[in-house]
Amino acid sequence: MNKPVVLVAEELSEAGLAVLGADFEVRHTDGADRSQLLPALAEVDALIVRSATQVDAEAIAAAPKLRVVARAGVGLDNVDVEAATKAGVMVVNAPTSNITSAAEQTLALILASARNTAQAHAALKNGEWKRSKYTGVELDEKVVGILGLGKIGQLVAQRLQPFGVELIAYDPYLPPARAAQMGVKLLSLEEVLKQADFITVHLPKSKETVGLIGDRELHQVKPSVRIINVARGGIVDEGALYSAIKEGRVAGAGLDVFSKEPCTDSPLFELDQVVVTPHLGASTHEAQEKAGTQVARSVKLALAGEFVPDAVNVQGGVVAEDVKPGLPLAEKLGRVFTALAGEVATKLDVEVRGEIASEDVRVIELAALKGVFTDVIEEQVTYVNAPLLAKDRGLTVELVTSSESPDWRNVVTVRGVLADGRQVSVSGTLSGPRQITKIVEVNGYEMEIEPTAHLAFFTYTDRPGIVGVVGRLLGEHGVNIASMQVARSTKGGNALIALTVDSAIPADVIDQIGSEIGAESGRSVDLEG
Ligand SMILES: NC(=O)c1ccc[n+]([C@@H]2O[C@H](COP(=O)([O-])OP(=O)(O)OC[C@H]3O[C@@H](n4cnc5c(N)ncnc54)[C@H](O)[C@@H]3O)[C@@H](O)[C@H]2O)c1
Ligand SMILES: O=C(O)[C@H](O)COP(=O)(O)O
Repeated sequence: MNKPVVLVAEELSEAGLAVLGADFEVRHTDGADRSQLLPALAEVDALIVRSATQVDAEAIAAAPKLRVVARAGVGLDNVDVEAATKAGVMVVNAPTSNITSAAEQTLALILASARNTAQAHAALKNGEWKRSKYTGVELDEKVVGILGLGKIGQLVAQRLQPFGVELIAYDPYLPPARAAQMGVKLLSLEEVLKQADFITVHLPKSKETVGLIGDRELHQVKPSVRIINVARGGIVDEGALYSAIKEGRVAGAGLDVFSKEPCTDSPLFELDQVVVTPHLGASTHEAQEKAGTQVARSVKLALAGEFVPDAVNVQGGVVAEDVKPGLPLAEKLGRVFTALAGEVATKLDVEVRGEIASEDVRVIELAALKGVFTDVIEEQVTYVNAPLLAKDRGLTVELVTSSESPDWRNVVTVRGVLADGRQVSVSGTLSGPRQITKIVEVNGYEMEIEPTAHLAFFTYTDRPGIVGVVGRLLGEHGVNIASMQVARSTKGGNALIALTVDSAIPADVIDQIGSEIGAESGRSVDLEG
């Protein structure tokens, strides 16, 4: 059996490679070189990148087997997440791996900009002993404006406090009370521009943020302001920044990122007031070890078909330990539901009852939805594209939760209405310390079925001899019955036979049984597939 192929398109730490271990065929390419990247994607199951590889729709289309794109870092502006989602490809990142390093690089550039460290260093190394030229400013009692008070912005705020600064910020998505807890005053962008002696950018690159600090904004700032960008190039318009510094409207800048990277010849580099570094915010051993190991673990989970907490295009949040066993159960129930229904429902309820319902169980709904489509959709169905498949088929899905449950067992139910109004339902339980799973209800009939590899269900009108026909025909075709349960609504009324068998039942045998017992429906489900 060939090992899954993992393509590493940018530098990944040894620790990250070690986590991948021998389970995969690890290949390497230069993600920044399209002529190398695109052909290298042909057989790839997982792609690991950083910020230099453009994982756009073209790259995703060049990777027909791709199941996960793993970004060994924070920013995802180089990944077309929408295109990946449409293709059923999970996108994961390492959201906290390098935030400390980025915050520290921010402090480094703030201080280097304030004290002209880099410029004085270069002059002295060039034999020039110049002091007054490199007179700088203190941070003490200065106002620092933070654009984007998220993970890194907050770490920067914490680290700046001992310098005796006043902290203000612009972040319309953060509650003022939260900012106040950190000793930061949330203001409008205009107010921050007007008041700040230092402006530091910690925003994601988005349609909203590109050019956020442009010519108009750089006419509103103090001429003594120093602008630091360790987030993404382009958020501060580089042409506008150049003009503002040339015209004395901005005192200086510290830049770690650029609108086009790699960047070796920007006009900004001519200016003595500008200190620059080549996107080093995450370039520490510690950050790269964390980023590498975190994404490698995510790749392993994703390729094992498991839910991945750091997935950015999968609903469901972080999965609590006691919820995890509900995922394979819900997926099996979804597959059994579709087998019983014989079509995709128009409306689906996924109900979770019991103690686990007090946790975030959205991912159980997702697992059930994945199961609903698994046996009826050609393409690979994943946690990523299952919601899109539902939307495309007009299937409305609702998650219903209740901590109440008979006999305190955790029960998952997949219940749906079909186009002709028929109702179909199947429930399963997680019970005992090992959370054993059982199917306990099918279309309202109480059952006790091990969700083993091969199941079959027949609905028919209750009358003598049916069990014998089913047993005879399966026996004639060498299919051994592991368990058989019969249930009926009333004597002579609707009835259900549920079977677990040791091997898959051929479709023609299902049809033969259905015709001999005059079944209303006969379906088999092979859960191993
Ligand atoms: N230079 C580097 O090596 C390096 C390292 C890590 C991260 N980064 C960059 O830093 C960015 C921020 O990282 P983070 O982990 O702090 O992200 P985050 O998501 O935790 O924080 C981003 C903050 O920006 C705010 N925000 C989003 N859009 C906004 C807008 N239009 N106006 C104002 N505020 C807005 C959000 O509310 C959030 O609080 C990343 O997206 C990445 O691009 C760079
Ligand atoms: O968004 C990030 O994580 C940083 O910009 C780091 O990017 P890198 O992994 O290319 O250093």
